[in-house]
This record gives sequence, structure tokens and C-alpha cells, in this order.
Amino acid sequence: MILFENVTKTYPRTQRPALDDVSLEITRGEFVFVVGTSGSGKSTLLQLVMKEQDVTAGRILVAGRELGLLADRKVPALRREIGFVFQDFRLLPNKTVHQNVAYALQVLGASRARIRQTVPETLELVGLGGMGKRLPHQLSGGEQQRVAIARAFVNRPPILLADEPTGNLDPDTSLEIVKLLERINHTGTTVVMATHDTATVNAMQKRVIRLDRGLLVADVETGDYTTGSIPRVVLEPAQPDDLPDPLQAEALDAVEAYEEEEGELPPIGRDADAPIARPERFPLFRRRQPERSTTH
Ligand SMILES: Nc1ncnc2c1ncn2[C@@H]1O[C@H](COP(=O)(O)OP(=O)(O)OP(=O)(O)O)[C@@H](O)[C@H]1O
Repeated sequence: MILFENVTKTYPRTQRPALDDVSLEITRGEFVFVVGTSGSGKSTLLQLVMKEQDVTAGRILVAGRELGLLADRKVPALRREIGFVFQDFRLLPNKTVHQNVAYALQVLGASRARIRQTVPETLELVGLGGMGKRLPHQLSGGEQQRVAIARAFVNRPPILLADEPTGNLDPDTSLEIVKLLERINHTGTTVVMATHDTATVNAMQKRVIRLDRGLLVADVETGDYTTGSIPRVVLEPAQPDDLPDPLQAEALDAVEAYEEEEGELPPIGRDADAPIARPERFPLFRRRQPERSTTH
């Protein structure tokens, strides 16, 4: 669902990369914490998935699209597959809860009937049933974040990214919000949450990817914030027969996207001596099963 291959991101006029040779794979339906101190590269990682930033080196696949080959006009379609939740909620202050959530569907051209049905259902799901008429300032911080999550999830995106969604909330409310993200994850949506909220991460015992000054320093299947002695995710070439179905679908989508941009892939064997137009695109890589880590 999300694949980073040796991704480096260096912002203009900076010395050190914000992300440094990061490789990782997040498969469909996973719930993943991305942790690390301030400035470790968490937001950069999420922004790259949204294609709000472009890589300096390496490549990224998201929902079958290779982002480096994605034309600008296709970026909105990518973003429709991704819900995003921010630390500071970013609700429209003079719109009701219902209107804030409905807006996300209106911009996608949803019918009024669909909006009338889906918005209350989603508000119910996030625990705000009956609060549709309130304005954001009439809600607590936790409730406002629930509205933001409803807005991000109302069109049922396959991926939900959350950047420090509990950063403005007290510990109990934070846990409730993460439990809500877990509930959304159980509907099949892949959830990636960047945070430095140690207590919440420890309480959930999910997969934890830890960044330190742009380097991926740990990736554990279930663990605490500080768990992990695994130095770096290692990607190894996947055999075609070995690929799970979603990855095969991603590979096919990637070929389709490539062909739309660049024209048909040359048949095997033809122009064997010609320069390869698209080196290193295949094979796809997959995450090697990490060894169990030790807790320190
Ligand atoms: N637009 C930008 N231009 C230049 N440097 C940037 C930009 N955005 C981030 N950086 C730098 O990249 C590094 C990683 O920043 P990033 O925001 O990804 O970290 P973070 O882990 O999300 O931090 P925080 O928890 O404080 O949000 C930092 O050194 C930061 O100063």
C-alpha cells in the first residue's frame, strides 16, 4: 500500500537530509506509528506520501502509483485516496460539525442524498451522533479532533495519515482518539500516525517505525515507543509468484501509470542494446520479516 525504497529528502538550502535512505513497506490494513523526536522527519515522511513534497532520491509507491511518475493532474486523485488529520484540527470555525464533514464530500461532487446519509453515519462512528448542529467552538479539543477524523474518513479512503493528532490533547483524550483511529483501521483503512506521544504508543502495542535525525532506526511489529534493536528495514527483491495479490495489483497499476505517461513498455527482447529508459523500476521490493526485537 505504501512502499519507500531508499528514500532521501533534502530540503533546499539545508545540509542534512530530513529523511536519509529510508526503506519501508506498509501493507494494506496495517496500523503504524511513526515516532521520533522533533525534527526527526515524521512530517516529511507523511508529506511525501501525499506528494506534498518530492523525493530527492529513491522512489515511493502509494496505492499502486509510483509518485515520481505521477503527473500533476493525477495528484488530486491520489489525495482522494488519503485522509489526513492534523494536530490543530483545522476545522472551518463558522461552519457546523455537519457542514465541516459534508464539505469533504461536496468537493468530491457527492450527491445531496449521499451526503445526507453518510455524514450522520460517520459522525455516529466517531462518537459525535447528534452533535451535527454545533459549531467547533462549542466542542472540546477531543471532540474537535473527532470532527476532523470524520472529515478525513467520510469518503472511506483506503489510507488515513495523522500528523501528531493528539499533540493538543490531554493523555486520556489522546488515548480515546487513538482508539478511534484503531476502530477506523478495523474497517480496513491503513492508518499511519506520526507522534511523539510515548504513553499512547506504549498503550497500543502496534507496529512502530522510529526515525532519528532522518534515519530509520527501528521497525518493530508490535512494541513500545523505545522498543527495538533492529537497525534498519531491509528490502529484498520479491519473486513475482511470491507477491501477495495487492502488490501484484500495485505492480500492474504502476505499469499502467507508466505507460500512460511514457508510452508502451518495450516488449522483452526488442532493442536489447538500446539504453533502458526506466532503470530499476522493477522488481518490486518487499519488507523482509523483521526478527523479533528485544525490549529495553
Ligand atoms: N519546508 C522545509 N524546508 C526546510 N527544512 C525543512 C522543511 N520542513 C522540514 N524541514 C526540516 O527537516 C527536518 C525534519 O522535519 P520534520 O518536520 O519532518 O520533522 P518531525 O519529526 O515531523 O518534527 P516535529 O515533530 O517537530 O513536527 C527538520 O530538520 C526540519 O527543520
